[in-house]
Amino acid sequence: MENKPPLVVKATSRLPVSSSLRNKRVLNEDNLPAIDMKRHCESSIEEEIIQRRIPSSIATTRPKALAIASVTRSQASGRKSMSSTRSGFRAPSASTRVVNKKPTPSISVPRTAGSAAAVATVPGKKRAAWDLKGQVSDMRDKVTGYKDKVHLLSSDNTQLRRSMEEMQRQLDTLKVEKKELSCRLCMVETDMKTTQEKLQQSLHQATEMTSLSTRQGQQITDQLQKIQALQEDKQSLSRLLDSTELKLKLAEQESSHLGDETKAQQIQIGDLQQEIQGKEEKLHTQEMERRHLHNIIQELKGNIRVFCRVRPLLKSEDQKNLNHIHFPPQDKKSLVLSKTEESHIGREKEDMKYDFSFDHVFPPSSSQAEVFEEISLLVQSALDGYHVCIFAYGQTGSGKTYTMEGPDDMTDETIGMIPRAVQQIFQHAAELKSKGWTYKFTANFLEIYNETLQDLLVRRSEKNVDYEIKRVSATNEELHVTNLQYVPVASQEEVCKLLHCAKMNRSVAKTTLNDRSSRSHSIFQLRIEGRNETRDLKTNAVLSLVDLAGSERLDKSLSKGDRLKETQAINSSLSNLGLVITCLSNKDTHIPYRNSKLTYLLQNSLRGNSKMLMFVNISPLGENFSESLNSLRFASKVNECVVGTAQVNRK
Ligand SMILES: Nc1ncnc2c1ncn2[C@@H]1O[C@H](COP(=O)(O)OP(=O)(O)OP(=O)(O)O)[C@@H](O)[C@H]1O
Repeated sequence: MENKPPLVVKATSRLPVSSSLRNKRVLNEDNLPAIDMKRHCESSIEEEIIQRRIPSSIATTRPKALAIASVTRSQASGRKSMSSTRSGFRAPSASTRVVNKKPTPSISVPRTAGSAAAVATVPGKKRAAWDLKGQVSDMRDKVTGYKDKVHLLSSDNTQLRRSMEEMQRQLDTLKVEKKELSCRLCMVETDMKTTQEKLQQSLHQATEMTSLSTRQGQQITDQLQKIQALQEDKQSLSRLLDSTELKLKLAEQESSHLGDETKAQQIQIGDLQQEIQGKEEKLHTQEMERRHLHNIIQELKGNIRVFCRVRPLLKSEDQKNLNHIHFPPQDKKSLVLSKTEESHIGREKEDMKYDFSFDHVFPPSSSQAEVFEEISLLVQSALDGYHVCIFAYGQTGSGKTYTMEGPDDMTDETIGMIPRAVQQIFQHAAELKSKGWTYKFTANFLEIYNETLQDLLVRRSEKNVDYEIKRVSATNEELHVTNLQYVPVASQEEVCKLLHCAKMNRSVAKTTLNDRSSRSHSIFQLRIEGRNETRDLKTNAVLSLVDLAGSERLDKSLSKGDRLKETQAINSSLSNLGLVITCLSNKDTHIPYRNSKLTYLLQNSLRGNSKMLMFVNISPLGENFSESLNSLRFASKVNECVVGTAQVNRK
């Protein structure tokens, strides 16, 4: 862009002009010659320019003297300044241009005719009034200057317009560029925002990733520690494995060695098994033979056997009373009762002797073990499948309970036949297991008191039930008692508990003969069911161990009332027992089992196909002589009976 040329004020001619002429010129421009008109036109243009460029307010503020001086200096410099302007014109800077757009306050030019008046007032430089030529010449110079100036200004103006247009174009271009740049700026800002958001997200993600990374780092550390521990474990395990493999190899070697040995032993075992089988067969044959022989012996002895046992004197009893019982030496089967009695004539005294012979006679010194030894074979028969019945008969206080159960303060030596029989049965049953026999045992314990049955395994308060003896079925002769407790037992201890329970519940009545006299028949029964699976054999037998009630006579017991009734019932059942045995011996068609509960209950054990043993217990006291005699006589009758041949209950 080109610089705007500085404003130059044209001074009027220095020639003196008369006021009239000046007025004329001012007032009537139409009268001026053509040249003046031209000057006037130029002057008007100049003023126009000045008016446009210089605000009137500034012009009015300048002092006249300064204005004149300025004009004078301009006039003096005249063409020089113009030419310098023309030649030395420099393009001003942008800022200069902006400043120059405003009117320059340094020039003060009066409007219209003011300028001429100012020139006329300059002292000493006015041409003489007469010097018209000079004045014209000055005027011409002045006009020429103005023309140059006009020309110069118009060219400046043209340049400025061009510059302006150029500037406008540039401005437009810049605006377009600005718009584009704004658009780009907007896009960049949008991009920047998006990028910032992404950056925020990335930062957030980075934070999360960092924490995740930290956690994972911790996990990795933990895992590494675990791996290290596992590696250590692995190492120790591999060492263990190595040693185990070594051991395994050794064991395998040993195993193969043992395998050979095992094969040889298996062959040997096979041979031995065959041998065992042969021996088992032989053993079984022998066992069966033993049972057969045993039975023959029992038969030879008789199916009803009687053992007599005389109890010792008690500490409280008089020792003199032992003279009436004699035990023939070297004879374990005889017993003699002797008594000095008056003869039938009544003048002489006779020694009366009563000899008795039984299967065995046990003197007072006999121990429980010695007694049991004699009945153990009979007990064994129960395991072999024979019904076995063992009675204890005798007067009250003769030692029946002692023999069958033992004393109240029992010891291993003093335990009675029932616990010993149970002990033997369980022992033999265990031994027979190796021969293929298995056994099932069921126990019951009852008493017959005044011809009524009572369960000794149930407490008295629970005894309000009826017990009836019934056959199992019409085809089966086996008997059972309704409501009676049949307790499965598997050991001697279990049976002993039942015996103790029964002892507690047993009906005990005081009599004049014995403080603890039992007034009832007590019957312990053990049902023994044997089974041999391999040989398909079954046995079923009942071992009955009976402690009969006291057999004393009525007059001696001095029984009255209830006691009398008890005694009568007892004696009735005992005499009926004797009757049944006699009938069996006589092979009567009718056997009066039903006459008493005792014989009815024990009928299967009294028949010819079972084995029976009776203990006749005798008191050593002389005062009990007649009772002892009665008991021995009863026992002798029983002993004389040959009931029949026992048969095994085998299926
Ligand atoms: N062999 C014996 N050795 C030691 N004492 C015995 C023997 N036999 C019996 N006695 C004792 O004699 C007393 C009477 O015996 P036990 O009670 O057994 O007679 P019992 O015949 O059962 O009488 P009851 O018919 O009244 O029951 C008891 O004190 C008992 O301990």
